[in-house]
Amino acid sequence: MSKQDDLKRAAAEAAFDYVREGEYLGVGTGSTVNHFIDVLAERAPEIPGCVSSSKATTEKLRAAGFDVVDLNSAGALGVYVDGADEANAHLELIKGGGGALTREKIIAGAARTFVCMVDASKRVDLLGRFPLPVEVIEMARSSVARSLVKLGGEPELRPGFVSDNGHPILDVHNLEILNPIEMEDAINALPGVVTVGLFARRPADVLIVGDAGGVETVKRGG
Ligand SMILES: O=C[C@H](O)[C@H](O)[C@H](O)COP(=O)(O)O
Repeated sequence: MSKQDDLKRAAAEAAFDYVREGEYLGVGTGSTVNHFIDVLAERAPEIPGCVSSSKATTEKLRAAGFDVVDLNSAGALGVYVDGADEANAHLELIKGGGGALTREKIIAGAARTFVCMVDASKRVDLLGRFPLPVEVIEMARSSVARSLVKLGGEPELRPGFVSDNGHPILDVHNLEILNPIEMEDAINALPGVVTVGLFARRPADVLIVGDAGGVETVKRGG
């Protein structure tokens, strides 16, 4: 395992403390989540099942022996555990590097507690160094891209990629995100945008950071 993988694994182990037995668990997508699923498989909590944010996660959860149910049948969701591409001090996030942003935002919005795991390299003062993913309806790809240029970004179509929902993604480079809530609202308002990977209206509640010196847990407003 690489050093970064060790930090992700450490964050994933700490995130396990938030799993509540007897409750459905929301599970995100990505390499950090894959470590978290390994931890789940090892510790085998008594949960009725999981709500998954992607086909890849569903496959891995099922292979580990967990039931995966639709969000509609899970009822009110307690905890959602996921990774992120960037996190600021307000626990606002950029997500979607793996293309799962839409289902991730839906599940995060439905959950009581959103636990986000990152390694220390992902903590930033200002969001936006990581290209901001925007999932769009195919026919709106060019018009949305022109609007994103007007907002100051440089959108680039993610080559050869289609989301689990069947849509392309624009990765927006060099966007100055001084006010994440305003930026999220502005991009969401563009016709044809399915989801923007800014999680400012629904930030994390808990950020678990794997660092060389150990694991730090930051709580929103705490
Ligand atoms: O679409 C993917 C998700 O938003 C991931 O949570 C994000 O890209 C972080 O992934 P990783 O844990 O692989 O760095």
